[in-house]
Amino acid sequence: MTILIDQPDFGIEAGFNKADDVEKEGVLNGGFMMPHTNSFGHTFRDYHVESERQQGVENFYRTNHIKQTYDFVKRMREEYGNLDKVEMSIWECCELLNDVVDESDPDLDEPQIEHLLQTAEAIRKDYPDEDWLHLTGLIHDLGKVLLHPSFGGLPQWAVVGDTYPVGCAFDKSIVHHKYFEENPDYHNPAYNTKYGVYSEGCGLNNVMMSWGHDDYMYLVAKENNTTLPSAALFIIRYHSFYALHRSGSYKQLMNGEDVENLKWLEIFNKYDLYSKSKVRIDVEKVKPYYLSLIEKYFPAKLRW
Ligand SMILES: O[C@H]1[C@H](O)[C@@H](O)[C@H](O)[C@@H](O)[C@H]1O
Ligand SMILES: [Fe+2]
Ligand SMILES: [Fe+2]
Repeated sequence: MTILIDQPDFGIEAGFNKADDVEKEGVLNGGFMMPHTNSFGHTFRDYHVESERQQGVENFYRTNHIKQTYDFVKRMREEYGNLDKVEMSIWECCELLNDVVDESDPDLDEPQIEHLLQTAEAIRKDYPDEDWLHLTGLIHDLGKVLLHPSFGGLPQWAVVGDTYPVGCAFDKSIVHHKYFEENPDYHNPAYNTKYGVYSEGCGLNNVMMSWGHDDYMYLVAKENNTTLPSAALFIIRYHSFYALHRSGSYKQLMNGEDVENLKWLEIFNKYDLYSKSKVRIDVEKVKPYYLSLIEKYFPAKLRW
């Protein structure tokens, strides 16, 4: 499915610096205020700032980069692809997520449901007619439920953080790249070249991504026959793939459909990242709207 869109010109990366458009709180983009700093007073996604929280984030990436191997991802896809762990609705999963903490995120320490609603509501304000994109905002991080004890309580390094392909060379643009040197695949000639086990233009659908909440939630949505458009599934599946959507690495693996879908992911990412704040959403107030979207695009109960 091809969706034609007008690409809004997003300030920060587009080198936007017109003095009268830059408010002291941030960069105004359409109706959406992109703040300069996160709620800890640092710039967003600064992985090198000195802080206690950052030390934890770096430790997280060290373990993640050492343990995410091609074989590991294959095993996880087999184990979780069966969707035989739990039966529950989308909203029940949103509520379960409140029990989990994401240790990889330098910008957020609010309960996860706040992040889901902040993302969805920020999109809703700027794209009132794209209800599928509001729902995508709400569900994009639900795969973090893999951390929950009822799913076997997977460790953080196997659930959260940025994602990247395995089976080919780890790109330098990946956060804390140096820790890949201790990953066995780094030294394996089958997996450490530009294309590795893939070929030019093979399509991201044929690429194995490091295992985590993106790929898992993509599987859950697809296997439970969601009627969301393919752009929504693409956003869910690759929203943590910053090496692609922020740095432009790995483009050689994309096909034509990926190129189209990437436009929506680039839009989505601004809301996912810059809506992280201390401003709480009134859950009870917006709940009926999101329940109606869930009913439109998903069955009442899903297999997880
Ligand atoms: O720490 C964050 C967090 O885990 C997000 O959910 C993920 O999508 C981002 O890529 C990652 O940087
Ligand atoms: Fe995420
Ligand atoms: Fe998110």
